[in-house]
Amino acid sequence: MNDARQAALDYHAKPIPGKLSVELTKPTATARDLALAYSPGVAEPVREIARDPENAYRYTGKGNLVAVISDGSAILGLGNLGALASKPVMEGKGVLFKRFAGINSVDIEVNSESPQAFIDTVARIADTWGGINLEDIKAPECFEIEQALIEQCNIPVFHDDQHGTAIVTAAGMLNALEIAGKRLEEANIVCLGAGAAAIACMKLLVACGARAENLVMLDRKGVIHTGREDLNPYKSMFAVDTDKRTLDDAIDGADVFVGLSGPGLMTADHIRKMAPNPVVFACTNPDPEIHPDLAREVRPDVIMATGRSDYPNQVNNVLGFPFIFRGALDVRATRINEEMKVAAVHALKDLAREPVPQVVLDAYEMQTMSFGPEYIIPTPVDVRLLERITSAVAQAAVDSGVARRPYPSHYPLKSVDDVYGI
Ligand SMILES: O=C([O-])CC(=O)C(=O)O
Ligand SMILES: [Mg+2]
Repeated sequence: MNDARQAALDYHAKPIPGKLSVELTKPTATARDLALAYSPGVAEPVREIARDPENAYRYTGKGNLVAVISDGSAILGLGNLGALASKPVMEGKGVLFKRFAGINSVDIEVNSESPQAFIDTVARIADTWGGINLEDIKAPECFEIEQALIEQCNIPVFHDDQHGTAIVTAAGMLNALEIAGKRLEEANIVCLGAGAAAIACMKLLVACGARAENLVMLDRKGVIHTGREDLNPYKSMFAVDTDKRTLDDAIDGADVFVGLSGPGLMTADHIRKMAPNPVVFACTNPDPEIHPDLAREVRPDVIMATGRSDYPNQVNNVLGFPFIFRGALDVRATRINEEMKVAAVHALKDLAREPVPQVVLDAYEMQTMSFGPEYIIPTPVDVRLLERITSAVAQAAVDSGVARRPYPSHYPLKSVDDVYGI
């Protein structure tokens, strides 16, 4: 077994299996403590919540608790490996929620035989959480699942692989194109992949100014064009009238490649055919469409991003979901709407242009990092993400009328220790 693989397995196995644990927030030392925490004291908050469900925010952890829920049908770029196998990823999302945004989470892996069964399961347990993060659910089922749950639940329901990825991609893309001296409105874009993340990313890029007619999307069968009769409605939105059929055809002269598909699907020949200063976001996890070392070797002028932590320009939804939920929870938003997503895009994009703090340089063992081809987007360890994105999202929720609480008086958040405002 190679070293990286063994190291990853050891990390998960030792000294305690898994990556998350539960901690107590109150003393439980004495008989009196226990009488308050459990019988008979616990009956009091029970009665209060039965009287008014809003009291759950006051007397339980609901307001800072997100369920990370998957059916395991599209785990990273690995495919449908089942509910249980998705657990390391869902625990991992919990780690990121806590580490970067001070949010408690529990992972729930659902063995569901149909989208409806999944919807019913989640809808039945929704009330007890502050928000629901849907994760690694395959397309097209994920679209129907998310929509149904948004309608049925009064708390934010957010399919991270769609919107988290789209927000981070859009922020990184706007910066990358500016560095490349190009405009989104004029860029020829090739999107390899037509799953949840790909469709959401392209929708958001179009909303940010990309032209649908300049955009070619490919699924496993090739270019999505108007002559195809095997397209679901989500793919059909991106069908173009073209003679191009393969990635080789589509990539010729393209300014931008976004990969949300599978490992190694972009070759040296593909990237060689792209326009000058190409922007390549090879975002499939864990292994990108093209290795960054190969991409740079073939195209020294490339602006390259991947989803990985071990290369520059990590375009990964970790830059989005912890902070978006933080902002949404803190104003008790009923949903995460377009205004909140766009606010997150701008906060993230703008932060990349500011000087990088020393702690970030230290964490990445770098002498310098500054806005440019090797730094198009902030790194996940940058504590300013917590301040900027949460503030922007909370403000957008208030302004767009989905907040049930005013803009938090304890904002801006300077660290995860501040999240309770006490
Ligand atoms: O887990 C990650 O690194 C990003 C993600 O959501 C995915 O690839 O499905
Ligand atoms: Mg995912």
